[in-house]
Amino acid sequence: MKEAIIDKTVSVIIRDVDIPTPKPGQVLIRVVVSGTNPKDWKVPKWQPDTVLNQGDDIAGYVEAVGEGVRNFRKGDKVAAFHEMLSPHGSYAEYAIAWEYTTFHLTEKTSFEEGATIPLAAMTASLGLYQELRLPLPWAPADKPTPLVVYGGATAVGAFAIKFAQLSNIHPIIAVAGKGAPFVETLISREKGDTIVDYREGDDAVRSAIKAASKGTPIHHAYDAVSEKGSYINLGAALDAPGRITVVLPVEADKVKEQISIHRTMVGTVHMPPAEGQALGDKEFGAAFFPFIGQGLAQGWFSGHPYEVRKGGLGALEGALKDLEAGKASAVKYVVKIAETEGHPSYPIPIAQLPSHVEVGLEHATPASAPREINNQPHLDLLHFQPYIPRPTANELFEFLRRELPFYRVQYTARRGDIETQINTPRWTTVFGVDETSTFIQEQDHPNSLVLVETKTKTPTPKTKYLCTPRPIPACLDLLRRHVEAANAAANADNKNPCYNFCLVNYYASGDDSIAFHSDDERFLGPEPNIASLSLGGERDFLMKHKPFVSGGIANRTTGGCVPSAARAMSRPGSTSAARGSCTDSGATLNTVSSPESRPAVTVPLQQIKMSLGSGDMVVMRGATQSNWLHSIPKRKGKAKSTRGRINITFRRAVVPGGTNNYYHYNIGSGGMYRWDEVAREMVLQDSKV
Ligand SMILES: O=C(O)CCC(=O)C(=O)O
Ligand SMILES: [Fe+2]
Repeated sequence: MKEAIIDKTVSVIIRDVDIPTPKPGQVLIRVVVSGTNPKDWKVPKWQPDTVLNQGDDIAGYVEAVGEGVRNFRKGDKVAAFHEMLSPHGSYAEYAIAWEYTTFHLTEKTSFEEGATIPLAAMTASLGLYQELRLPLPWAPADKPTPLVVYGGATAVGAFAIKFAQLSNIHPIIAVAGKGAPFVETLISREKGDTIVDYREGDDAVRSAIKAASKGTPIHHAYDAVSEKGSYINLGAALDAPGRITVVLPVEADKVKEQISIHRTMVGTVHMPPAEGQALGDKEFGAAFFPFIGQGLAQGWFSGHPYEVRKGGLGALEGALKDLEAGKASAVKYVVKIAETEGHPSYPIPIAQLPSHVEVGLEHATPASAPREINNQPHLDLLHFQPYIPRPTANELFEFLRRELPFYRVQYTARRGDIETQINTPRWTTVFGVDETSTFIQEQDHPNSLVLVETKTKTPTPKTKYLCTPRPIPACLDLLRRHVEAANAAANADNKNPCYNFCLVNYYASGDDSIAFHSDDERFLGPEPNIASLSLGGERDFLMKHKPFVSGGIANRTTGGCVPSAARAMSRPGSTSAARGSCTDSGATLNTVSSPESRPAVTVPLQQIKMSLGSGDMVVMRGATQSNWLHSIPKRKGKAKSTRGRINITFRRAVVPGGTNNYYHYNIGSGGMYRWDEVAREMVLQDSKV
């Protein structure tokens, strides 16, 4: 099964592991939806050696039960709190939970809603009842009991408010910021509840809290934030003797003595009671989880608002990084495991595009009509400026840089007896397979693609390729379809180019480049149509006509101007066939004579220089590739430090040699790199993938 582990850079690595077996007292759950929690990015950072499946909020179906389990059986719909920092968490196809932290879900509760509950609702109830010792819902308060909930829109804070309501604890003084409209839906103004905006500043927050209780002393506070001085404000606003419960370690001596600070640690539901006590938080949890289940079934309890992050386990990294960046307000991110783009040939799952980017592509491309450029011999270009609206293109750039696996390929080029070690001067990756093979969806497994022979639909033998072809992931495939349609619309014959390959280049700075080359590789067939899309930072794109051989122009019939390896080359002019004009940077250079039958004419040829911005697309068609070279030159001096740029080319390969070639020169045999948002650079991944 697939399982996601999180490392200290909050990078998510997906690996294949065995399905675990439940021990006595444990339940094995097929995870349908997993929740996420701030601790899932915090723990890997605080404990760099802990590289674990951090998911603790499980919603799914019971698959198997361990010895002695009485309340659950296979097929039950459940939610459960996984034992934190133990193996087999919810970021996987199957997870393990103890029976006593598992509860039933009815048809009424969706898996998404169920997955928002376990860790956060238990943290809220433990804090309120075990730490603050407030009245339980079945013996509710019978006198005004002011309670401050700091961070009322967080999942823990919102659940604390819900439980306080059940316990008739009022007035509830909720401290919130932009989540205030959501908190408004949880409180009862008619019972004196109110909201205090923490953005007004510390002094204002303290006096607003005091004022909100209308003279009744405030002895209790739930601090669901426990950061940035929240508990100090509470300490100042509470009346002695007071109790504050916090969810993170704090400096208790910053609060006056008569106010005691009590740490709520939800992990205690999996621990034996404190010394000298027969019962403790474990028993509280065992009683409270089924109580929550009952509340859901009967409608007096509900989960937290959620956002499904698209792409299953592949969406986790983005979700956790957004949590880290504080982007989630009044929402819990959840992932649907079945959305994990699970192809065995992917080293990591690749997330699906956020829906607003998808919509942007759907409705706003092409963002402008293409300009045809065919004013020079053998030149046939379409230039969309832009093809994707710039804001969408920029989002797509960020997304692809974050989600795709990249490689820095090294290879040996041989010319005669001389071998040269080449370091490809940019990051590359590739997806697709030539037209003799096809990825088809396996029946009943919408996420599983198998490679078959296009003609016979029989499985492609393992020996057919020197590489393991990777299907074009959904996020790029969507783009492929749009680009094909735009192309068809612009082609005189309306012919759809039907790309089967997607090559991606990432140029981190002006030092990254691609030398003059042409893409008239034999395995693309004659007159290949190549669509080339630019995202992110602007770079110059140069084109110049190929040099001549005696009697005409160099073209593919003379053996191909540039061997296919050339696009991976480090320096201009390093291929034999491209020698000569490839090192030439003159503006007006060669002349072209018409081949064979036509009388010789001489046409001055201009080197072309286009500045490609985010969202721009150039489609190279017809005779372009066999007659023209193109390059992205290095940038020198100040211009060197540029915003990174991604280039995507869509192509169609017709024979297996194309597949071998593209994987060899764009993935190679070295390690995989991933973009690190904090270091702002590509980082080599530890695991061999
Ligand atoms: O980055 C670009 O715009 C060009 C890339 C290119 O020519 C190639 O990958 O073959
Ligand atoms: Fe190219």
